[in-house]
Amino acid sequence: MAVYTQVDDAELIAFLATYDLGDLLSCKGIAEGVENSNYFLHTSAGSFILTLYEKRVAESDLPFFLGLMEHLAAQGVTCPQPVRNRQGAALGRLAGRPAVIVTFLDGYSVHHPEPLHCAALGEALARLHLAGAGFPLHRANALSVGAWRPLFAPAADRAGEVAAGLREIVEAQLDELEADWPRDLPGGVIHADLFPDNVFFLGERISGLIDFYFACVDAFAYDLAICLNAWCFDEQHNYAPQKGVALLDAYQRLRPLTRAEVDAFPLLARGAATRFLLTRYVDWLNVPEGALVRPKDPREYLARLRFHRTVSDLAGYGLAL
Ligand SMILES: Nc1ncnc2c1ncn2[C@@H]1O[C@H](COP(=O)(O)OP(=O)(O)O)[C@@H](O)[C@H]1O
Ligand SMILES: N[C@@H](CCOP(=O)(O)O)C(=O)O
Repeated sequence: MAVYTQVDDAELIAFLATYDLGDLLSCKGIAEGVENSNYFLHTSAGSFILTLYEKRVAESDLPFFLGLMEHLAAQGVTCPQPVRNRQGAALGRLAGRPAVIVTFLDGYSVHHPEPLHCAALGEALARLHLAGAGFPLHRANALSVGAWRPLFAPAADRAGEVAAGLREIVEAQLDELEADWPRDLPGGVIHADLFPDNVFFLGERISGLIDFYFACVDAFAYDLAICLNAWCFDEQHNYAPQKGVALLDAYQRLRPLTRAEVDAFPLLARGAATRFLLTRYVDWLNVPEGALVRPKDPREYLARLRFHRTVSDLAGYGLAL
């Protein structure tokens, strides 16, 4: 459960009194997520999500995230909408943290995605990339290649506690990624964390996307590589080509990859695996005392990284070249 910051009842009632959301009926910590503190908020006006932003979210980035959710919704992408208080502000403070109330989305996340879910995701991701055009704010990717070594270096000595060979593979990978990372691929607004828990389905259709708190401006194909890592491996962390092909084909029906993106894809996939391996590794070693959180296993991404190191082109992911 991700609740790092506990909210005191009296403080919550006072916070809620600044909104037109009626009376508090219940507020429960949410048993999912790892980044922020989230609560299901039920008031006499309906259901909402209360988020208190934690360590990885810079307060100065919140206008980008909140504005992006409004921009995307205006372009037809279903995502949570920030609720404004009586002063017209979406961003407030609660329990000493920046806090926002957003609308509740119906739907459920799929824990074991099948190819049909990957295809739906590919289409939704391409729509998201196209819908981001015209969003006026900019946020660089704070967790791109330049951030990975500084993340790993202070914790490198403990890598052996998590997996044999982890330190060696990460260090070799960082050398390659830093030398070869492409800088001029087509880009725009990307989600950057579109894992299955951030995509809601109703039946076979996507009902909405959540958790835009890593969104930034970066290469579109990198976002696709993140999704391939998160959606297209089986329970044993083996690559599942039917899922990968379903994702990549559905994406390309709306936004075909350029030659440069195709060529860079295996490297981007290694980069995406490295990025999640590293944040999981650091979080695994540093669970805050008293926090209700289930840290995610970094070894799942070590297995993915090992697979990507065997791939040199899209044929390695099952696509006909
Ligand atoms: N707008 C929303 N509507 C419905 N459920 C939500 C919404 N936002 C978050 N949730 C629930 O809260 C969980 C954690 O949210 P998430 O944004 O992924 O947290 P974190 O940023 O901590 O990873 C989600 O898995 C989902 O169950
Ligand atoms: N998706 C990341 C962790 C970020 O958590 P989320 O709940 O915001 O998706 C991972 O799996 O490592």
